[in-house]
This record gives sequence, structure tokens and C-alpha cells, in this order.
Amino acid sequence: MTVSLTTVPVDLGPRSYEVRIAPGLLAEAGTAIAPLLRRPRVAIVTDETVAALHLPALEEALDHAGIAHKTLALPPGEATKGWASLQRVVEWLLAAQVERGGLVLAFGGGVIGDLAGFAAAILRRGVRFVQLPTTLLAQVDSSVGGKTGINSPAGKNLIGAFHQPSLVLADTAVLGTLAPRDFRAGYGEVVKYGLLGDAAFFTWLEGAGPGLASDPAALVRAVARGVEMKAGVVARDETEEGERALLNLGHTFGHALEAATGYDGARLLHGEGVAIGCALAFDLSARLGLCPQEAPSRVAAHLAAMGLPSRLADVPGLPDDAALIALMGQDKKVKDGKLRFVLARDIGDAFVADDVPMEAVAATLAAAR
Ligand SMILES: NC(=O)c1ccc[n+]([C@@H]2O[C@H](COP(=O)([O-])OP(=O)(O)OC[C@H]3O[C@@H](n4cnc5c(N)ncnc54)[C@H](O)[C@@H]3O)[C@@H](O)[C@H]2O)c1
Ligand SMILES: O=C(O)C(=O)C[C@@H](O)[C@H](O)[C@H](O)COP(=O)(O)O
Ligand SMILES: [Zn+2]
Repeated sequence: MTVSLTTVPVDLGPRSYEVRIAPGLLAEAGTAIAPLLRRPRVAIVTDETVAALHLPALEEALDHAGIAHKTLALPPGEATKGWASLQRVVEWLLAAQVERGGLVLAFGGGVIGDLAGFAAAILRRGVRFVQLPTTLLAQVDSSVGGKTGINSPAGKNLIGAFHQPSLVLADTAVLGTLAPRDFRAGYGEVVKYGLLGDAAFFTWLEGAGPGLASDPAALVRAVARGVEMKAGVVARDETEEGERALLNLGHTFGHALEAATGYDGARLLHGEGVAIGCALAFDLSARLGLCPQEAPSRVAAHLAAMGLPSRLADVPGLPDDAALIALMGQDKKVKDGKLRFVLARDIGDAFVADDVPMEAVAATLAAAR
């Protein structure tokens, strides 16, 4: 069966771009990128796993379009999204003589997209980049919207910039080589979109989720729905003055868990943290009487059906609740020294709350142990 191309525009005036989603897009990357180039050359930033599996296909597509290329392949994993790699990428881009009008290709998952995007944002005060996302997480979420950056031991994504890509090409066929755990973690961000703003999408995922990896049409539909929702939010609130904070559902808890595990992917991946965080956000909402009592059980049941974690007990060796709450203090939604949470009135109906009693947060964490 042929799966047709879905194109989602991200309307940001002079920074507008397209997100193209379909199996097989990598083979057309050269022709898609060529119109963006002043000189026929690009610098590719990737990781070693993606390079081994998919770089030859990208190189062939670029060669076919007469585009010269150089590649930097970094070690895979969240630990790469830090200061040391940033320096390495920037110095490599300078050595490769990427000019102010040049183009960087971020070819990989969210780690490479965030890191290479940030390097592009600060190189010569900003060069353009294209996102070629190769994980489910990166296709449905991180390649779109222009949040770029790196982690600090103090917290997730605390150093970064808004820098929009010039184009996003999401080839869903490359997801076929993902490790099952990485696919599941990416699904954590897919389900987030249903939970935050589209109850019908969540209901569809309850049926389609378990077979998603082996259904190319459903995969494009799931990625496209998330991207469509994200594009709308980003177009209305690019720099998170308001509505964009909804995309942070599950992240106040999830980011604290990631920082607490020292960004050690063996214990917790970002999408797994988001899954646990979404479950906790619904627990907290029900505890505060804001959403129906059955909503958290429905969320937890679907996460379990997908093989995703939903409890703190699922993460080995976590520090105590006071330490987790202290880590939440670095969340970028903190305002006037007070934590803000994305909570829900029901599945598909999230909102930002700035008056959450910390006793309720502590009780939610304790109950999830
Ligand atoms: N900027 C944003 O809006 C945004 C949104 C969500 C998440 N993020 C960030 O994204 C990061 C997580 O991204 P991720 O889950 O993609 O992690 P990742 O980039 O570490 O990729 C996960 C693993 O999959 C491997 N991989 C990638 N593509 C593959 C493929 N096609 N086949 C086989 N293996 C492949 C990688 O080598 C890596 O080991 C986190 O740092 C998170 O903070 C950013
Ligand atoms: O794009 C956004 O906005 C998001 O919140 C998407 C999140 O999935 C992503 O993890 C983002 O990087 C988190 O944002 P942060 O500002 O809390 O770092
Ligand atoms: Zn996220």
C-alpha cells in the first residue's frame, strides 16, 4: 500500500516552514534541500547509530542532487546533549567553514536535533538548519517548533535558544530500525498530544497504539496529528508566553526525573519520563478534584498497554521526594519563584495551573512510589 505525503505548514511569518511526513522521504532529501542552498554543500550532524544505519541513504540522496557533504557523528544518547558536545559541534562546523548563509542538517533523534539546532543558532550568530528526524519522538515533536538546547546537571534544556528549522523531512520508514524501547519512549510524546488537547485522538491511539510500529499508514497519521497540533500551538505562541506551555504536559515531573537520574538513558529516557509525568499530572489533577477520578486509571492503563512506565517505582534509584521537588524548581515554567503545572480537566483538556498546593504534589509523588 502506498502511503501518501502529509505536509503540515508551520506559519511563522518570515520563519515559516513545512513539515513533510511520509515513508521514503530520505531518498528525496537532496531535491528537497537544494532550493535552500546558496552553494551546493551541507554539514551533517548525526549520531553513530544513525550514521551506521541511514547515512549512506542520505549521502546518496545528496550526491544525486549534486550537494557536497561533510559529516560529524557523535556518540548516541542523552549524555551527548551537553556542553562538551556543543563545543565539539560548533568547532567542527567552523572547521568545515560553514558560512553565515550555509546549511546544517540535523540527522537523528531529539538529542541531535536539539544539539545541532542550538549549534546552528549560535554559529556566526545564527545559520539555517534542516531537521531530518529519525526517531518517533523527533518526528512527532522535537523537530518542530524551534526549541533547541542542551542539558545542565541543574536541569533539562536549561541552556538554549528558539531557532526554527528551514524545513523538516520526517521519513517514517526509518523508524523501522528503532529499538523497541526507543519507539515506545517516542510514543510517550505521541500520547501526550491526545492527553493535552484531543480526546478523540487519544481514543484512536488506545486502539491503534499497540500496532502502530507495524502499520505505516497509522504511523503517518499519528505523527501528522501530533505535528499538526504542535504547529498550531507554535504558530500562536512561538516563544511560550502562554498556550505553548501546554506542550509541557508531563514535563515538570519528567524533567526532574531525568535530571535525578543524571540523564542516564539506561534508567530513564525522555519519553519515558514524559509518560510517567503525564500519569502523575492526571493523578494530581484527580487528587485536586479537577478531573474525573477515572481519567488517571485510563491513562495508566493505556501506558501499561504500550509497555511504558507510569509510576516512580518504575525508575530505579530515585532520590527522595524533597529532592525531586527541588529539581522541579529549575523548571522553565516557574514564575515569581512558584512552580506551575500543566493539569487536566479531563483527557484532551489540559490547562496551566499556577496555584497548585505543594502538599498535593508531595502526596502525588508519595503515592506513585
Ligand atoms: N526540542 C523539542 O521541542 C523537544 C521535544 C521533545 C523532546 N526533546 C528532546 O529530545 C531528546 C530525546 O530524543 P529521542 O528520544 O529521539 O532520543 P535520541 O536522539 O537519543 O534517540 C534515541 C536513540 O535512538 C537511536 N536512533 C535514532 N534514530 C534511529 C533509527 N532510525 N534507527 C535506530 N536507532 C535510532 C539513537 O542513536 C539513540 O540511541 C531529549 O533530549 C528531549 O529533551 C526536544
Ligand atoms: O515544544 C515544546 O514547547 C515542548 O514543550 C515540547 C516538549 O516535548 C519538549 O520536551 C521540550 O523541549 C520541553 O521544553 P522545555 O522548555 O521544558 O525544555
Ligand atoms: Zn518532551
